[in-house]
Amino acid sequence: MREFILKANKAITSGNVNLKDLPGSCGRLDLVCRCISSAFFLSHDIRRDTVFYSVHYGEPNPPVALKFVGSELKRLSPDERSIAIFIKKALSKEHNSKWRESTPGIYHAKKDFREIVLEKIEKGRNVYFLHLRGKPIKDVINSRTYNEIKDRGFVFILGDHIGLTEEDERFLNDLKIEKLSLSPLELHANQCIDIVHNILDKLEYRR
Ligand SMILES: C[S@@+](CC[C@H](N)C(=O)[O-])C[C@H]1O[C@@H](n2cnc3c(N)ncnc32)[C@H](O)[C@@H]1O
Repeated sequence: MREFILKANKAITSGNVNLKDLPGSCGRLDLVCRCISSAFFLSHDIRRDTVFYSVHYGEPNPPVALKFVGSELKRLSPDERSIAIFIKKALSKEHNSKWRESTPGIYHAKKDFREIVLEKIEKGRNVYFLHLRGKPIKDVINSRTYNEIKDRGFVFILGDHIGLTEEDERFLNDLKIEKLSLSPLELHANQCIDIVHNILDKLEYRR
């Protein structure tokens, strides 16, 4: 299982999504949609072993968490607008502390970033924070270690255009969550997801 947790600092938290202005009035919802596209879409297929969380901290009612479950998704297509329509539906619902399904495979809840991270630690997942100045990923997840750790599943935490706050970074640090770097260059969040999938695909299929 591969899971991604995106902290979307400015992403809108109501159903008042203007599909013609995802970057502006929706708080970089375009970025969230691109991450979802990278998390799930293959050419003519969907990655069913992937779960993606976006935790929205924008106006008017933060936080709101969305969960996308690859094995259950239906009718979603890779373009930003199509994904934004499903997000709008989920954000239009009333949220409480339990996950509730909005459309197949898409869930919403009143949960914050830290609660979701703690859930993954409690489940014993291999949890990592993707960070420009982390340890090179290949020093930690490689052909030697992959088979030993893969059954626990992988969770990758990443930031949006703003990144994580200092308090969030301290929170992850206190939990001893390792920082992994994918490149010497600063990448977009969706590019990070593409690279992580590619590294894990090569380890999984030994190619
Ligand atoms: C556009 S970057 C964030 C830039 C933001 N100014 C910051 O300081 O975090 C989006 C996210 O992608 C991830 N990221 C970007 N470049 C990375 C790299 N070279 N290695 C690992 N993760 C990276 C980080 O999680 C980052 O928060």
